[in-house]
Amino acid sequence: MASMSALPQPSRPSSNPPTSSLPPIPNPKARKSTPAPDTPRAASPYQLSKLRTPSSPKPSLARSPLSSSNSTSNLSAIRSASSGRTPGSPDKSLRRTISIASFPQPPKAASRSSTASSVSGIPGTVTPASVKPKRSSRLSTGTTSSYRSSKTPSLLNGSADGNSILADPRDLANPEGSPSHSRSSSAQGSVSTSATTFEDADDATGMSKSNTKQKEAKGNVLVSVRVRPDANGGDMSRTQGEWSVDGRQGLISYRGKEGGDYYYDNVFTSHENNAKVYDSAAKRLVRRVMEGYHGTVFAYGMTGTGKTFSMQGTATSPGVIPLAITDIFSFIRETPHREFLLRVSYLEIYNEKIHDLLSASTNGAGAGVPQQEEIKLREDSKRGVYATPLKEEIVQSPTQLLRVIARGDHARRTSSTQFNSRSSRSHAVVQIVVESRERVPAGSSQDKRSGIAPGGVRVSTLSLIDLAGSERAADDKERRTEGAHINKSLLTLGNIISKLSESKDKQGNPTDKDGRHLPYRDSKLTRLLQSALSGGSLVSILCTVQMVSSINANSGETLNTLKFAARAKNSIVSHAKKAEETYGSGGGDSGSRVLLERYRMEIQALRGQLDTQAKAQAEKEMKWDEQQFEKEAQARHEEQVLEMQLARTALKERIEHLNRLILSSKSTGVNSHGSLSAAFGRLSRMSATESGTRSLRSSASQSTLGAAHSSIRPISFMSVNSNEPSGGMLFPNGSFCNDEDDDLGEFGDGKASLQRQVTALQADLGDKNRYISTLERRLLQARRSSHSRMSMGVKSGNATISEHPDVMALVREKDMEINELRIQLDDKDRMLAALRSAARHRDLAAVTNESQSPELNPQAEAAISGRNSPPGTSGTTEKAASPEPVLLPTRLGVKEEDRGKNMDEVSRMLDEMIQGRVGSGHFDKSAIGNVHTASNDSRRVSSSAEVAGLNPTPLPVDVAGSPPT
Ligand SMILES: Nc1ncnc2c1ncn2[C@@H]1O[C@H](COP(=O)(O)OP(=O)(O)OP(=O)(O)O)[C@@H](O)[C@H]1O
Repeated sequence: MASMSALPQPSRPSSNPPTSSLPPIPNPKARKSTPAPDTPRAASPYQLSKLRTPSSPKPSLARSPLSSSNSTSNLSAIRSASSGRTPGSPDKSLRRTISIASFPQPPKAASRSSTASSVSGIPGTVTPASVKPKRSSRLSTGTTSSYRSSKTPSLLNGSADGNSILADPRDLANPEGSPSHSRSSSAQGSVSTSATTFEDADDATGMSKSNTKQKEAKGNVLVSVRVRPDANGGDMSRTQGEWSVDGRQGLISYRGKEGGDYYYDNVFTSHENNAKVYDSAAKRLVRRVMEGYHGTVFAYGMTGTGKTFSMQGTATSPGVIPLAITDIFSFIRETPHREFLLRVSYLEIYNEKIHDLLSASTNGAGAGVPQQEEIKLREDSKRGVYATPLKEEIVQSPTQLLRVIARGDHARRTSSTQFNSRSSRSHAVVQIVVESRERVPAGSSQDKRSGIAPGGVRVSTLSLIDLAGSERAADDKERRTEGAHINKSLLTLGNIISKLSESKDKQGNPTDKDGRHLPYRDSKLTRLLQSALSGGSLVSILCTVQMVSSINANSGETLNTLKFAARAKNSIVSHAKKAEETYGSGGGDSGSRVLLERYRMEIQALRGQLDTQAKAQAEKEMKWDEQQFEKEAQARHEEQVLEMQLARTALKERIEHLNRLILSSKSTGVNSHGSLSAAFGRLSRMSATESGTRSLRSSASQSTLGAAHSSIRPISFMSVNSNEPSGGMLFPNGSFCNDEDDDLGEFGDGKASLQRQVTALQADLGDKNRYISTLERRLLQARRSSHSRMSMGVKSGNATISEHPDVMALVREKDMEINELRIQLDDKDRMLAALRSAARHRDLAAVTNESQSPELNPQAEAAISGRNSPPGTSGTTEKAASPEPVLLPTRLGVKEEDRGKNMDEVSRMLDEMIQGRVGSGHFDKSAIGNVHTASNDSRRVSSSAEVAGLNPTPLPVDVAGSPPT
């Protein structure tokens, strides 16, 4: 059996369809070959058939559809074809130079032509007078003749029961059986085809109802016999020795030993070309497959009789496979309401082993060497028997599909045998899986994004099988081994077919006469064909024979083939049903087989993944934003807390400092001259007048200030009413004494006044400490609430941004409060410094007076002694008894003026401090008695700066502004 060398071999496998014509294939013979037998080639009928017969018309380029092609490869192919080609036996070199593009493509426009007109021109079947047709034949309309056997109804010839398989409405709509798109045949057999071509005599004429029951009984197997041209180019449609062929009646008669008449659905004479064979034997089946039925076409016959020629054809006369491919895609184009997915696999059974021809690697010599991995056969309730693992390629165009098949064919094993120089040594199975589903209608309300159609996916399979030829024992050992396997599998096939009609078990399954099930497992071939043979699919069997004279020993083989065909026709009862639509979600292999559905689910899954990723990304970005915001807030908080801590530390140090001051004041005592009272009187006055200007302070701050004011207020009130300093008395140490202070009881008492003020300051400091703690707590609360608000904001989307200003405002408010506190602290510091300074001046003055002339100043002495004496004792009594101011001794007159100045200066400084003139600076320690402001010092330093000019021994100030302990 010749290989599919007619199909061009792609230079390199490609899954993408070519956009232009392919270059000619240099040598398609690069296959695994076995040594040619010594038999002279001329002895082969194949070789003989290469001779051009006088009647064979020369290829006409002008009339050939190929001539309209711009493809240079086509032209070269035609040139090659025109050089000594025998139509009946195409030249191998011609096959090599034909590109895939030269295969017929579906017509783009409707072109009615006289389909298979060449067939009609074939001389009519000569029926020997002695042989009577056993049935009435019907001629189809037009020039396309096709005979059907009323005894062998079939869906494929349109004669099957309409209940089991519905006829295509288009067929019914076109009873002429000659649609607008039809195949045209040229003289040399090049054709164009279209899926709309129908040459169904039964559709055209309508089957007689009397045949319906027979159709039901016989099912859907279509059996055709093709007679190969004589090796000498003789006309085999006529009587040839003991043989006679009647193509019109589908009759082959043999008048030799075991002779008889054999009727078939189709009998193709040697003049009928591949297009005719395809149209009559396979076209309808292919359409049925596209509609959802499983279909199997296989060629059976002795080696060299034209199985491969019929299945694969040549470049100028494409066979069943390329024509089926063309029709498949035409059907897809003509069925826009459905979407299709095609995938193809190609295997061979060689020496009872299955090989994947599409997975075959190519060795350096270019010969295809199938992979050694053995393919196993498995069975599935829905899918039937199938080979696995098998490579399936998804194809999107006829050219791509042809390329894939050509690639597999390249890897198929062929050898030269006695009868065929390129005999196929294996059974080759091309499987095209067709998936289809309803397309989503435009404007449909369903999910356009996923494209989910309401219906499920329909899966059907078209199996195109080129069997290896049966042969007699060969001389070569390898050929003998191959032949043994081939013959065994074909024998098993024959046995099964012959047993199919014999008996059935209770379930109706065919059994042999002993009740055993049919031996499908006896060979890989029958196992693979099990579904088809047992009626699971539509079947079309093409048997090829060669009529020879009785002298030729092949008569027996031809007879065997005819008997096989006849048995098959009578035995195989198909009950093929349209494949159910699958939804893919169902488990199991059948579900996973539905690629369309699987892809849809994959697309959905991928979309889901994309959505998830997008969400995750968005969340990530939001988290990142949140983290950034939190970081910023954290940084701000840390800053604030740090400032708070610093402020608190400073305050604590102040408190400690004040405490020490109070202790020292207590230990040293306070004089009764009221100098500090006067100073505080001034301070209080200023505070009272200034209070209105401190509007910037917060209410909380005001409250604490209020406490300070209230503690100071009595003093200031008294001071205002005392009209000092006119009524006051200056002490030699620069302090002054107001008489009215003494008159006013304990308020007039310097010690008591000082103690009150210190107590008030302490209370104020305590308040401020508490207030700072409160502020800290509030800050912490604000921080927590801002965090929670932020997290809530993350959940609620844009709310975060809108709430953010509140937090910022709160933080700003707290900042302001802290600043206010600092200002207050500064004020207190200054006041304390002034107090301390005044106290020291007073003490100093007292000590000086005591050391110089205590006797000259009895009042002073009394004052000093009174300071240490309990209230109501002599000091107070004496002072109260002395209405006039105490006159200082003359020798002290010079210093009195200075002391007065000092006191004035103290008062002035206190006033300035209170008025805030030194609010932003600090006192220069070096300028004793003068106040300088340092513009660039920090507030903290200034707040802790000592009133150095008022302090004879100023305390050093550290960076943090805290005085040394
Ligand atoms: N109908 C036909 N018209 C013209 N040539 C034919 C026809 N049938 C077969 N041939 C030629 O006969 C030769 C053998 O044909 P083919 O290889 O198809 O036989 P086969 O049955 O496949 O043999 P095998 O089983 O050994 O592979 C080929 O050269 C082919 O071109």
